[in-house]
Amino acid sequence: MAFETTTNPMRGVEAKHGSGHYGVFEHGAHIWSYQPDGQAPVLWLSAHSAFSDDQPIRGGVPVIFPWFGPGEEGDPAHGFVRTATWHLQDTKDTLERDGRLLVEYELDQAMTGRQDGLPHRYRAYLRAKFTPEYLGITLEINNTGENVITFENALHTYLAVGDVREVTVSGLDGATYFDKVTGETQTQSGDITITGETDRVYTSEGEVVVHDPVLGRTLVIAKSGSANTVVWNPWVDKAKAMPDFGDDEWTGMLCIEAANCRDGAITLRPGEMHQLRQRIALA
Ligand SMILES: O=P(O)(O)OC[C@H]1O[C@@H](O)[C@H](O)[C@@H](O)[C@@H]1O
Repeated sequence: MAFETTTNPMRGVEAKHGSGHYGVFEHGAHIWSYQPDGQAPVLWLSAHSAFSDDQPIRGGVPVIFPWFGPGEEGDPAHGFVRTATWHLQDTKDTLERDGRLLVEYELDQAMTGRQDGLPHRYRAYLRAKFTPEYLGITLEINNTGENVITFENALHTYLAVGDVREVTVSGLDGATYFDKVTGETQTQSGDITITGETDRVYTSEGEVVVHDPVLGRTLVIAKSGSANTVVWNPWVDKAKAMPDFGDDEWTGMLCIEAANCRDGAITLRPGEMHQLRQRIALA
């Protein structure tokens, strides 16, 4: 079966492959569904997410650029591209043959207008490669202007987990991290377990493995072009404080984000390009 262009709840590209499902919205070039054939959904999507042009989607893979968090300019949090309407550049559909679908979106300053937080020309390109074995995501930023630009970015991936309190995350042992909850810099010792609000920016370029005993699966999160891995779960109080996040939904998700933020911000001279990639695979 070929992919479809859909409009409900937002315009985008959607496909079924066996019992699997793939989906991207043009709003934010937002990958919101990756479910390989025969598997449970790999990406988490809040049942309380707004599907509105002026709000980000809660779940899936928000594209964060050109700043991470509040940024120097304040609003909007995590940059302006996750609520921008991207342009569908291309698709390559080999679903019938091998269960694969490639979807490419682009965005540039002509589409978003001159923004205070990034008053220079840029082109952003997002490629989602859906396969039965993995989801591959590439975010490419080109400096198409005449000024040096410095930015932060991230693929803010929300993973679906059986119960976050039972999950262990390996691959970050020995890495230093900035703990956004306490404001302290720490060094990770051993695997990560989630026992409270967790909001950490690790300095790490390596692969992370999420062991999920409740769903009985292991997810391998590989990446390149990324100096930081962000691990985020809001836990009880923060979940309650977010209108687009169900009070009890925090147990079913964990963000493992491929990022370049804080000291890891990227600087591009005119004509230069940066590629951030993340691959989420079932082990
Ligand atoms: O609510 P938002 O803007 O989508 O952000 C969610 C979270 O995103 C994480 O990446 C940040 O580290 C957290 O501090 C933040 O709370």
